[in-house]
Amino acid sequence: MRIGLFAVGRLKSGPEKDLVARYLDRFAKAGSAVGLEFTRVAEVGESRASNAETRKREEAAMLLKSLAEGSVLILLDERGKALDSEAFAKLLGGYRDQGKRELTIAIGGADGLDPSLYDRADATLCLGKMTWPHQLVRTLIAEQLYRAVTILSGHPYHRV
Ligand SMILES: C[S@@+](CC[C@H](N)C(=O)[O-])C[C@H]1O[C@@H](n2cnc3c(N)ncnc32)[C@H](O)[C@@H]1O
Repeated sequence: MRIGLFAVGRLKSGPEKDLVARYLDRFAKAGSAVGLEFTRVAEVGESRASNAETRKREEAAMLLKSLAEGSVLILLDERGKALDSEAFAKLLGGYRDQGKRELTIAIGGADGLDPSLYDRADATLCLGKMTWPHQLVRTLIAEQLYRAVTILSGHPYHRV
């Protein structure tokens, strides 16, 4: 199963970008053993529309345009469901075992994600109840994707 990230907001050079690259690189190397492949980060700049509703609608349209047909869609939102790392790995492994070919994980911009996306989404997950900036969210989810691969492959990176 191919996994990609969709993110509103550009990630400038710096520690967050380095960390995202480090974990996605590890994911790419370890993923093939468990049938998971990382595709890309589809990054779009924030809409410049003057009102938040319009900005979110425009950003949602870009997400839907970049979404492969039939892709599983997971939204990241602080109001979403909290999973521990094993449950997240199980969720990914479950989609893979159902024969899903594509999975996209979406991160919103400063205004969050458009309400219309929640009906299309297969799951809405949180990374804790606190609100994180999109740069850190990318880092956190990249690490959790790598951790999920190590859990699915039985690699000792993940210890509880
Ligand atoms: C700065 S936050 C936007 C907050 C916005 N006020 C809202 O209501 O969603 C940018 C994006 O980071 C992600 N995000 C921030 N905190 C998160 C958390 N605790 N769990 C999951 N995703 C989070 C979400 O995708 C969010 O759209």
